[in-house]
Amino acid sequence: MRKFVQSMGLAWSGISLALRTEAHMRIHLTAALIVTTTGLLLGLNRYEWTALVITMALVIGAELLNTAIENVVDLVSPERHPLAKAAKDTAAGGVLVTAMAAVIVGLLVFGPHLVAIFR
Ligand SMILES: Nc1ncnc2c1ncn2[C@@H]1O[C@H](COP(=O)(O)OP(=O)(O)OP(=O)(O)O)[C@@H](O)[C@H]1O
Repeated sequence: MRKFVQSMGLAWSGISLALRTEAHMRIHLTAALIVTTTGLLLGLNRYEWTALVITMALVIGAELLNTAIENVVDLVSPERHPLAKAAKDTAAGGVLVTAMAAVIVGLLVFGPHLVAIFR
């Protein structure tokens, strides 16, 4: 149990480090806070929340993995290398895919609520 708590602490310190050092992480977190606040104001149902929570976790999780890959690449290949470029660009592509999916999920969830409000 102590080991589990210790591992959780290290994982949280990784998230906190990424938040302090990665501008993109702060952008994703801000977007998640805006989405959560808007969802609370609109009174979303449990299915809509499920879609949003999974999507936000995917984007933030992908950004954390992207940051981890960037750090490892910088550690093992401080000099320019085509494989270092491939690794970083592919990892960034992973984040882009989740971000595009998040935009689509956001439109599907919030679209009907906003149409109903402004009609
Ligand atoms: N060692 C390297 N060898 C070859 N290309 C690299 C290398 N490091 C970075 N690059 C290229 O430069 C781009 C930008 O790299 P950088 O390390 O600045 O990360 P980033 O994508 O700007 O991430 P962040 O803004 O989160 O730090 C990479 O996507 C890659 O195309």
